Amino acid sequence: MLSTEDLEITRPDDWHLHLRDGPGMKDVVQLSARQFGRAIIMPNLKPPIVNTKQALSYRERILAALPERSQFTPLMTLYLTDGTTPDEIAKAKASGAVAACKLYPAGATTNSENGVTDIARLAPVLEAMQRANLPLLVHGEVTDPDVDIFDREQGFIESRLRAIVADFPELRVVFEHVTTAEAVDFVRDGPSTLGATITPHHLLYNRNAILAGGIRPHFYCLPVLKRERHRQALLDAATSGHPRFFLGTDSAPHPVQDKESACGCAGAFSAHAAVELYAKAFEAAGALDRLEAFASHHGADFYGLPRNTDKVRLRREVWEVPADYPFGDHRVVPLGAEETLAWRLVD
Ligand SMILES: NC(=O)N[C@@H](CC(=O)O)C(=O)O
Ligand SMILES: [Zn+2]
Ligand SMILES: [Zn+2]
Repeated sequence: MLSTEDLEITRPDDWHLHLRDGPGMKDVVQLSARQFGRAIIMPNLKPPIVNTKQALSYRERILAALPERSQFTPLMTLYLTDGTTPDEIAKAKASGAVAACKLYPAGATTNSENGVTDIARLAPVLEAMQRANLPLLVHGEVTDPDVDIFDREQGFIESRLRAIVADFPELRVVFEHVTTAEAVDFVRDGPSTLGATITPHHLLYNRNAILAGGIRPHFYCLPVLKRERHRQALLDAATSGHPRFFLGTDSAPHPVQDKESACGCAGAFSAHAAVELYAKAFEAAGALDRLEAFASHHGADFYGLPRNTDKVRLRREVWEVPADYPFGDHRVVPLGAEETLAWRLVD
């Protein structure tokens, strides 16, 4: 029964997701598969997914880890390195299973050590991607140790991204997990080939969540949470109805002991309640009626894929997010652990 308090939307997709590999994958993929029709699967494994052969075998492992009868479709990506060739791009395209390639500036984030050291030298690869109509997904932060951690995204726009977008006018580019007002403006003012994903944590929290009243490592991710004015700009963009902003959770599970450490790693896990978390952000902005377009239409349209045809239902029901979830031999602490949510996905 559809109660008046229910919210039914076209099944959403997650355009930025980390599933990892090995025993933990089964635990996290089922949480995403409950909610999403498709997801762009990030390639930053150890070692990274750098060619089509690896992408196809990773895809098989994901499919094997899915619950029976799941319709969830993983859309695979390649991790660009200094050694990626135009030939590998052509192979990826021909496979039909690779939906995009990911640019990690070397050293910018978790498992990015094998990333690109000199973007200028990537030109032949970007040309091949443009020819093949394969989107470029970008972790947009500079890695220069002299640049303040809070300014690294803004620095990347001016020193790198503006030129990439200008030099490859037919290459679709997704500025992943945007975190600043400057990134929002850049995308909004940019061409139709430029899109952006926005995470639930950057919509719900500012940097106080990490640092005020004690250090909270589960809110530490990259790009790091910014000031409140940036959160407001992201919320405005997500709820504006602008078609080039879309859902990408960046759900990035790490074992609890790797986060609660003297050198804790970056990544926030949100697959346990992604749609509910976005609903919370949209409701707080008085824009629940805009959730469906952001979560279920804009990403598919940008990628040139059909929108999902089935629906998911959210019920107004207060529930408490568990303190942790199983993650292979470990536990993972979810975003908003032990806080309450007002919306719950109905199975
Ligand atoms: N976002 C993060 O803080 N971490 C991601 C990598 C990434 O998306 O940058 C991860 O793989 O853990
Ligand atoms: Zn990233
Ligand atoms: Zn990510």
